Amino acid sequence: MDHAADAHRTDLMTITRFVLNEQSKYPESRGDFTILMSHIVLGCKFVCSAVNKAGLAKLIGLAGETNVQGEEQKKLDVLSNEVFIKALVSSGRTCILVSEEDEEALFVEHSKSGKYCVVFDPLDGSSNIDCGVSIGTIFGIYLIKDGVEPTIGDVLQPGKNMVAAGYCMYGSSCMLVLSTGSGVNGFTLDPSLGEFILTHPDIKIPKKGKIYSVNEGNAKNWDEATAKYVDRCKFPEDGSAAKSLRYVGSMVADVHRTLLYGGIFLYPADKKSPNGKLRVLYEVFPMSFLMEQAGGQAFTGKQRALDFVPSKIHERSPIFLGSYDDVEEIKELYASQ
Ligand SMILES: O=P(O)(O)OC[C@H]1O[C@](O)(COP(=O)(O)O)[C@@H](O)[C@@H]1O
Ligand SMILES: [Mg+2]
Ligand SMILES: [Mg+2]
Repeated sequence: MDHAADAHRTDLMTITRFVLNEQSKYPESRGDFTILMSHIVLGCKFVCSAVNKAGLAKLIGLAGETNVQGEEQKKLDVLSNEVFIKALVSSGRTCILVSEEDEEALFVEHSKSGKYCVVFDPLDGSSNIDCGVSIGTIFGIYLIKDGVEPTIGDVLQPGKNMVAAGYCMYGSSCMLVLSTGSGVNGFTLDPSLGEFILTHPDIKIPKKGKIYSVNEGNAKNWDEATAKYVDRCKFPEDGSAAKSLRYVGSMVADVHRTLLYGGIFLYPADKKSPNGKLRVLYEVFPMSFLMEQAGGQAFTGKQRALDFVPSKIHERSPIFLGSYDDVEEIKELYASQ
């Protein structure tokens, strides 16, 4: 790092400064959310560092491989889960944690308990780990009522009740995208500083996009509305240009591209999976929250995604999210079905 050339950068908007600025808008705030976020950020940096070394796992003894001493190492998704659980519990600001990796919700012991519930997918897109393709962490945050013992009902709430949501993408750069309910902001990790810097302020998704993103391998099992919509993407009835297909197979990467470039991401129901594949609490809700905050829409095939009320922590739902006009079109198809 050229310290002289970089000296002027000390006034950059780091994520810590950003969250502190947000906090200053609420004079009654005691900084609990800021502390919670700093622990989430630490977890993201830790997982980013492990992901960056994943290809070297065999040589240096990292996640999912047997190291040179012949010891079994933890898989990256198991490791990421432990990283976030430790970071969240040690923040002293959480009371319930729901992770994709754990069957049951974790109730934080009283001495370390706080008022936030965090639902998270510690490593999303895990099938892409071994080929070095973008993966991520997704999180959503609920707040319990003051002075009331937390119960599982505090997380079985519609996504619109989240106080914040975000994801961190471990891609060609490491990006953390966050909404606290007043817009969406993107921060890129500067590896030499070890800080997330605000690089994408106030992200707005284009009103209409040129890309659709779906696993077309499931097409034979789709319902009529999804099949018709995807057909229209390829052969638009109004004579406009066909949309391009992009599908990474990591929700974080597919949603990130959709957010920045516009278009639509679909994981519909099909005959084999009547509720789709993606999990409501820690995949569908956080991404739907971000989409709406960026000016887009998110729809389950039946209703606004953020109005859905989950009845169990690992519940699944079909999801269609992205640019306002593109989602509007599929809503119309479902309404006429
Ligand atoms: O392989 P498919 O069926 O297209 O599913 C892809 C979807 O599955 C997921 O990988 C599920 O996430 P996990 O890796 O956290 O289980 C999403 O990231 C992605 O959108
Ligand atoms: Mg996932
Ligand atoms: Mg996962």
